[in-house]
Amino acid sequence: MPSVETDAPPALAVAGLTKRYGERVALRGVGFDAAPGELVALIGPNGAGKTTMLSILAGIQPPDEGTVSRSGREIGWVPQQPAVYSKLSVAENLRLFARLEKVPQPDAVVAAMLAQTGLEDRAGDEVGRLSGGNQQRVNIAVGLLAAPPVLLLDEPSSSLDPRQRERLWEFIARLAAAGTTVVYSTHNVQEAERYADRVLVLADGELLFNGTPGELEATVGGDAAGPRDFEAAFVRFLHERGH
Ligand SMILES: Nc1ncnc2c1ncn2[C@@H]1O[C@H](COP(=O)(O)OP(=O)(O)OP(=O)(O)O)[C@@H](O)[C@H]1O
Repeated sequence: MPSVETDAPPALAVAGLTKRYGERVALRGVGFDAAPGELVALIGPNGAGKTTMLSILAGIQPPDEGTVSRSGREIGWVPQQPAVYSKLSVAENLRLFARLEKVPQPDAVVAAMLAQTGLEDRAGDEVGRLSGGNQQRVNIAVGLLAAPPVLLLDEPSSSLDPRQRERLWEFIARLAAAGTTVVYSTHNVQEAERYADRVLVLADGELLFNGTPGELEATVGGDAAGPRDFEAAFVRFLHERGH
């Protein structure tokens, strides 16, 4: 993993986020900072509050309490359910979203995005006919149109096969290495171990851990059977904290 400049001002500063849906508390005072170029994985059981948190960071819904501050103007958002039009081509989708987002010089930006996501030779293809991996690239390209300093992705790899997953993470790691802060949720904790500078563990709306994957493993230690793998450490961590 590339090292991250931790004394730079945060690209994203989140404090005291609380969200309720009626009686249900989905987030309980969650706070963390993310540095420029940092890759942050959000992991936790079903219903932990991951999507709720990402959608608040994206500005899709407001929190009941707490603040989200960011250094840049825009924030890129790649939701779990793609918002692209399956009957339009890749380039048509990108041009449409570029106009909607009032991106200056949309044609140049669309061309750059096609190159960056490796979709140049699929530009004229209907999105609905692309593979899951390529459709996910189109989603990400839409999220990146405004060149946001922070990109949020909700379970970006969940529908991809192992090879497409690998390509997706290589692409995201390159973005982060070039300075984009990336915050993503995943149920694949090995992926978080491999592709995160830092992991946030959410359970039942509470932030239980904020640190490196190695630090998470160290909090539960090994046992008589030898060192644990990261997934076992994660499960043990949740269990020790009553989840
Ligand atoms: N629109 C909503 N109305 C009512 N309750 C909601 C709403 N959205 C989420 N919740 C509840 O808030 C809690 C957090 O949900 P959220 O989808 O954020 O969790 P998650 O960690 O993303 O889950 P998963 O891993 O299953 O996707 C859950 O108890 C969920 O049922």
